[in-house]
Amino acid sequence: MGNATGVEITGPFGDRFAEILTEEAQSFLADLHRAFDARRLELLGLRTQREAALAAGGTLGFLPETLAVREGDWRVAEPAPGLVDRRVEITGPTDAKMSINALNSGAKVWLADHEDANTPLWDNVVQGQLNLRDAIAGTLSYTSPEGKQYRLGDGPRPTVVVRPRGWHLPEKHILVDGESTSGSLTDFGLYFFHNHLATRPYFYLPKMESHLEARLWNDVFTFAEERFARPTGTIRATVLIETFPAAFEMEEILYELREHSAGLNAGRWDYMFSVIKKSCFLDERRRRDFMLPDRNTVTMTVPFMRAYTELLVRTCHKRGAHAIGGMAAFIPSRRDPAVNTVALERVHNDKTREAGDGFDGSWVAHPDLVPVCREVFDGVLGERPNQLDRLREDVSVTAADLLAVGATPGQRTQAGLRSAVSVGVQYLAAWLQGTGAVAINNLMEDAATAEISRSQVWQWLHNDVTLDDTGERVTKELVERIADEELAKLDGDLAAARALFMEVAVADDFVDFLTIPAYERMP
Ligand SMILES: CC(=O)SCCNC(=O)CCNC(=O)[C@H](O)C(C)(C)COP(=O)(O)OP(=O)(O)OC[C@H]1O[C@@H](n2cnc3c(N)ncnc32)[C@H](O)[C@@H]1OP(=O)(O)O
Ligand SMILES: O=CC(=O)O
Ligand SMILES: [Mg+2]
Repeated sequence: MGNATGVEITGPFGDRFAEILTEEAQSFLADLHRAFDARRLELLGLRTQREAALAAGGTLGFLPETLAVREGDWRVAEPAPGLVDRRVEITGPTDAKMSINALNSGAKVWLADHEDANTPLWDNVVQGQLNLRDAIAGTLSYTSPEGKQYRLGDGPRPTVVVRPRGWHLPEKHILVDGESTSGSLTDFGLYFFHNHLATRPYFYLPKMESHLEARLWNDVFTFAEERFARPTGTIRATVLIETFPAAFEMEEILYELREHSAGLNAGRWDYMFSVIKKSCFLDERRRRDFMLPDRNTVTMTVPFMRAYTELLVRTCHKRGAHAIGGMAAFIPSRRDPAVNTVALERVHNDKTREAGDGFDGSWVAHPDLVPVCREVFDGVLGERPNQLDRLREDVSVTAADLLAVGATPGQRTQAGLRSAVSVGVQYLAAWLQGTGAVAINNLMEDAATAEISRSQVWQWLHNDVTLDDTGERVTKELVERIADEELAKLDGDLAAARALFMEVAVADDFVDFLTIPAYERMP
C-alpha cells in the first residue's frame, strides 16, 4: 500500500488497518490538514489569549460584537432523518463488544465515542474506525475470550453519531508534510471518508470554547461535502456546551453551524471542569468566588448548573434545535441489587428533571439505563418525537447567573480530597492501559470526570484551602500523604499513573488538559 503525497504513517499497521488507512483516505486527511490545521492552531492560541485577558482582570460575558446574531431572526436546519426523536442516547467507546451492545441496546442514538470515553491509543483510533465501518455495513461481530458470541440484532438500530477528539489533541501517528495532524480532523476525516455513502454522517463536537471554533468545524463540513459532491447539510453536528466560555456563546455556535446543526448537548462534567479551570486564571481575590465544594456534592440543581442547562434548552428551542441532556454518572450493577436500585433511582430522577425542563432526550452510560431514560421521556413526550415546541420563554438567565459559582453550597472535605486523588490515579492507570471509561465506586469515570478530580486538587492547593472537616490546609505534602494512604489500599502498579496525576494536580502551572501529557507518554 502506498502513502499519499506528503503523508507518513508512523503507527504500526495492525490487522486490516490498511482498509482504513488507504491512500485515498490519507489524501483526504492531508487535504484537511493543509486547509485547516493552521486555523486550528490559531484558535487554540485565542484560547490562551482569552485566559490572559481573564488574568488581567477581564471576565466572561455575552459578546457585544455578536449582539446582532443573538437578536436576529433565524433558525437552524430542520432536524435530519434519524435525529428527530432522540429521547435516549447511549454513549460508549468503539471497541467491538461495546459497539455491538450499544447498537443492540434499544437506544435511539449511539454516541460512538473517540473522546471522553476513549484513550486515543493508535490501536483504538484505527480499530475504532474499522469497527464503525463494519457496524454500519452490518457485519461487525465479536467473540469474547470466554467464547461468547456477539452479533448485531435484527431490531431497529440507533442512529450512529461519532464524537471526534477535541481541537486541542494531536494525532502523532499521522504526519502531513512532517507535521502531526489534528486528532479532530483524523477522527472526522476517516469516519466521513469511509461511511458517508453508507450512512448519514453525524457528529458530536466536544470541548469548543467559542463560536469561531464552531465556524472552523462548519468550514470543514462544507469542504468535505463539496469534495465528495454531497448536498449541504448532509453532515450534521450536535455541539456539546461543556466549557465555561461556550455557555456565553450558545446562540452564536448554533448560528455558525446552522445548516449543519443538530442542536446542543449539556456536557455537565467537562463544564464543571472548565469552570474550575477558567477560575484558575483569575487573580487571587476573584478566584475565591469560583471555589467549588467536593465534586460529588455539586449537583445539577446548584444555581450555576441550573442556569446553564435552562439557558441551553431555551436557546435551542428558540432556534428550532434539539436540546440533549447529559450524563448521570451512576452505573447500574448486575451483581449487586442494592447498588442497582440506587443507580436506577438516581438516573430516573436526573432524567425526570431534564425531561421536565424541556430537554428532548438525554444520555445514558449503560444499556440497563436505556429503559429508565426511555420511560421518563415517553412520559413527557408521549407520541411527540421531541418537545421543540416548548419554548421556555419563562427562562431568563443573565451572565451573573452563569457566573454564580460561589453560591454553590457544600463543604471541601478530606474525604472529597481522598476521593479526588484515589479516583484520579485509578482512572489514569486505566487510561494509560488503553481504557478511557471505567466504573469506580459505582460511578462512571472518564476523561471529563478525571479532569474535575485533578483540577479540583489544583484549585484547592493553589488557593490555600482549609478543609472544612479536619481544619487541615491543602498542601503538596498533604496531597502526597493522602496519595500514599489511598494507593496502599489498591492493587497493581500505579506508579506511572500517580506521577502523571501529580504532574497535572499539583504542578505550579495549570496544565490545560490532562490528556496532553498523558498522550505524550503513549507509544
Ligand atoms: C462525561 C462524558 O463524556 S459521558 C460519555 C462518555 N462516557 C461513556 O461513554 C461511558 C460509557 N460507559 C461505559 O464505558 C461502561 O458502562 C462502564 C465502563 C462505565 C461500565 O462498564 P462495565 O464495567 O463493563 O459494566 P457492566 O459489567 O455492568 O456491563 C454489563 C454489560 O453491558 C455492556 N455495557 C456497559 N456499558 C456499555 C455502553 N456504554 N455501551 C455498550 N455496552 C455497554 C458491557 O460491555 C457488558 O456487556 P457483556 O455483558 O456483554 O459483557
Ligand atoms: O461530554 C460530556 C461531559 O459531561 O463532559
Ligand atoms: Mg465532555
